[in-house]
Amino acid sequence: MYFIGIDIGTTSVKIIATDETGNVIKTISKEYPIYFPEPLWSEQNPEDWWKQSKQGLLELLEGLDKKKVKAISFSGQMHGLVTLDESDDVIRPALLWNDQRTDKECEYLNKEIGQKTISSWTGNLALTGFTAPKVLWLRKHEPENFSKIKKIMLPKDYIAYKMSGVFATDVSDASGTLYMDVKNRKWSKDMLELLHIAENQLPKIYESFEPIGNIKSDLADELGINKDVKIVIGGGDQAVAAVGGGVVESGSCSISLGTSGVVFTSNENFFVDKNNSLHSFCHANGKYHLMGVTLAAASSLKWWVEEINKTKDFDGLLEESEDAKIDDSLFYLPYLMGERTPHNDPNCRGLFIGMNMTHERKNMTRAVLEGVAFSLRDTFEIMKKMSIEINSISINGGGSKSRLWCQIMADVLDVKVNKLNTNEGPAYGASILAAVGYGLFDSVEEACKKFIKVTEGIEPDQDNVNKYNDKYKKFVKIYPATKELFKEII
Ligand SMILES: Nc1ncnc2c1ncn2[C@@H]1O[C@H](COP(=O)(O)OP(=O)(O)O)[C@@H](O)[C@H]1O
Ligand SMILES: O=C(CO)[C@@H](O)[C@H](O)COP(=O)(O)O
Repeated sequence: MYFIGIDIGTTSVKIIATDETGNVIKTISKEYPIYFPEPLWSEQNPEDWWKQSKQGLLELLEGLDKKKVKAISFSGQMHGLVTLDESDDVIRPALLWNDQRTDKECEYLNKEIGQKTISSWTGNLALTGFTAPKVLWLRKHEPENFSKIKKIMLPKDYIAYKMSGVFATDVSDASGTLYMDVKNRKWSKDMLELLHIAENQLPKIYESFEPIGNIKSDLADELGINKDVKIVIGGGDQAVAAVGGGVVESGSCSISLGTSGVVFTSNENFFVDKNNSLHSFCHANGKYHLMGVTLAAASSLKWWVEEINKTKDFDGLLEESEDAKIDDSLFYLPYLMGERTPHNDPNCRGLFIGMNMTHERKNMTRAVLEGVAFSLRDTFEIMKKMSIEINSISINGGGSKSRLWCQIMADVLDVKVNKLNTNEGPAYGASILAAVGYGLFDSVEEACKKFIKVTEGIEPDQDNVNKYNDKYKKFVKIYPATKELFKEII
């Protein structure tokens, strides 16, 4: 039996086939472009996701016994606004999770409607990345496009729709729209009214492990797979990556080093802290979770390697930086796209600070890795204050291919970091959800026990932990010292 997981990431679609024991049979990755039409805007074409997903599926299935495919499920970058017209055509490029154009809309929601009200309706506050402020932006700035909308969906839901013809979403991804009542796992009527959208413009909400139907018959023929292959809805990439990392028991924790960086912890029950400092969302296992997000994690490294150093040689630059010592005078702040947790500030920007004549490229590369780790520590500290006890974490995402970065994470957070049998947490998690939806397991927890294997546990180095504790104390002073300046210079 084969189970396929498709992850609609920000840089690429990753597709995995696993067998019924969790062994990865084959993986395929296919990139697509991202557009920044204005400095704070971030868009992609949903058609590109679909074109590359379909091509990726064809390549994945080449040489495999296609008749063994039983179910397909999804993971996707969250919050993106995908709009379809009455002919099911995409109206405009999707506004992505790291698009920061909705500052004013968030101010309206948090200040005029009020944080208390928004939080009581949805469990969260308005953040620029979330979907509801994007809907408001579209209504105000592109009324013609807004009036054409027949369906509003999230990135992975578009692919599930293309493959099944069923207009569906799941609780974990829908949590990030800010028009869902997270606690009660249903759309928020108050938010829909405020946004001027009707429930029939939105998909039906399923649990992430539920099948929504079978693959479309003509697509099954094109791919050469059986027509009774089940389409299981899947979830938002962070919840699904957590499933792929076995983070399904209460209090367990994972870190994602994808385009964004995330610290994620699983909860039995719905919980919001009094400041709404973390995202409070539904998990893909039927429960809940909390997470904090730094917007430019592995994308900081990508920017440093590809845009600044004009190379694709990630491994070369990372290897060189292994030589660089921990230097408590050189810092990088990863706010290339503004920042979510803990600052919720679309106006801050990336910084290198503290350079002197002795610094070389290797020191700057190391500073980038450390800066992202410190930014994730910001969320970790919030979790500690909430008395969430974290003894080990599993790590996923493209950045976790770097052993050095994993060690820096262990040292900065002073916690054991577990590497798993795959770096492709979200796609792997999606294949687990496919197996659960197919009926191979009774629960996501049972599937995780069977599928997930820890391949390496990276212990923190106490000497480095002490150095990083001191360095972090300086790191947290830099944002407040530069915050006001950014309002003037950008
Ligand atoms: N060899 C490598 N070592 C560390 N990081 C890498 C390496 N190759 C690519 N990356 C990082 O992986 C990131 C992509 O990770 P991925 O989890 O696929 O992101 P997404 O799901 O957001 O598309 C890139 O931004 C890049 O910085
Ligand atoms: O906005 C969030 C989560 O709230 C991001 O995590 C996106 O879901 C994109 O994820 P990656 O492409 O970095 O995996």
